[in-house]
Amino acid sequence: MKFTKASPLKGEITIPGDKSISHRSVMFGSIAKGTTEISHFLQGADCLSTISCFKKMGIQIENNHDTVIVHGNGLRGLKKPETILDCGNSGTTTRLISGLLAAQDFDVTLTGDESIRKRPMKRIMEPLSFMGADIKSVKDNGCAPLSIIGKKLHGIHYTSPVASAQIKSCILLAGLYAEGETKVTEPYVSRNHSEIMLKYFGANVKTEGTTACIAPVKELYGNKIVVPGDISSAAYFIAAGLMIPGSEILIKQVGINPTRDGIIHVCRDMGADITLLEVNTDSGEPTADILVKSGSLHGITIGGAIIPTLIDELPMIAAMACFAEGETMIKDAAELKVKESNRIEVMVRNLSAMGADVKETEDGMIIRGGRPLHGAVIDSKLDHRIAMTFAVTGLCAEGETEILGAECVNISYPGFYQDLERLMK
Ligand SMILES: O=C(O)C1=C[C@@H](OP(=O)(O)O)[C@@H](O)[C@H](O)C1
Ligand SMILES: C=C(OP(=O)(O)O)C(=O)O
Repeated sequence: MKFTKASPLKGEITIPGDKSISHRSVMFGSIAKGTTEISHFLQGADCLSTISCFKKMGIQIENNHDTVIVHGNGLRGLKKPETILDCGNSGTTTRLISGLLAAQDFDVTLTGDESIRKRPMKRIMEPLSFMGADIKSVKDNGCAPLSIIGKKLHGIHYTSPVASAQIKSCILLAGLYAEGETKVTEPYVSRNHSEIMLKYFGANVKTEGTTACIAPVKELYGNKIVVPGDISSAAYFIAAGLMIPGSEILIKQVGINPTRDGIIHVCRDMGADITLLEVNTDSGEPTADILVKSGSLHGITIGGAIIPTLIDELPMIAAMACFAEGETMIKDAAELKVKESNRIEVMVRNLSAMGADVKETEDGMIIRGGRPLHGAVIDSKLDHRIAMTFAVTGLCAEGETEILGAECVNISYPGFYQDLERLMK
């Protein structure tokens, strides 16, 4: 797919549902009693992988596109799947489901695509083993395929070396079935969608600072869920609105949970004109319409506690920094190396190919903004965040940018290119 310099982007856009919340609504709905009706469900390939795994474990799920209805079977209602569970490209599916499976009364093997089979799983295997789980990497390389034999688990207090909602959620889900209390402490607070939704379904979950705590209950109870727009997907339109001169975009009903809203803080610190309208805090997951107007930006340092709140947006933020005056430093972001691709290496290589002044560091990158970018051939490495980042960057560069593997945006944002094109008219 090819991109050239765009005229101002104008108009309104509604972003597809949040990926993290969509996954959890199917998972928790499946182990709850009763029906969970999910509206604005993300029909991305990752969330469809989650649906397919739970269908294989005997859960009846009706997918009517915008609405998904999960007929939960209760905490002990999952059945042994007849085949291997395929988590596709989804780290969230693989890691969260492992926590659940560790405590069932059957054994199972799960795997995923080439990218998933390279992503680190020791980070969940270790704490689950401390709880009494039997979980092994089939090839003994710390990656999927994973073989899990369900066991009786006991609670632990785990101190995680990384702030990761996937690690935290995996342990909390195992803790839902374990004897006693299970606690996870992280260096910084990661996204808290599991805690919010589990509590909403009747789980005994508490949080204090960077510690989340769960104690077993008899059952969870399904409930209605309205999934907010995904701020990680909105990020591409926030950036396009800021980077393309003369643009003004209203992004409707985006989730602005404080554990996810780092991009708004960073853009404002860079001098961006961003207004939150129609802020709604009625449910546990607050939403707002985000109004973005183009303008000049300046470089900043991004690191520490804000990193987990914008981890998936960092590729787009790095590209945006090329259009800001002065230096932007991204640090404490080594987690970027273990996503769908090594996002530090892939960003530095591709931004450099477009003429940017960018240097890789051990835990991030340093970008000196202000150099005009030119088009280039971009290998997305089949990483959806990389493809979307360079589609937007291509709209701000001289000449033509070609994205290889552009169709991978289907993982988290089917219809992304059509939505972008609509705002260009
Ligand atoms: O829990 C989740 O839904 C997610 C957590 C994050 O991963 P980590 O927990 O590995 O940081 C994020 O990058 C991913 O896109 C979704
Ligand atoms: C890292 C991501 O997802 P996951 O870990 O679920 O594959 C992402 O969507 O950017």
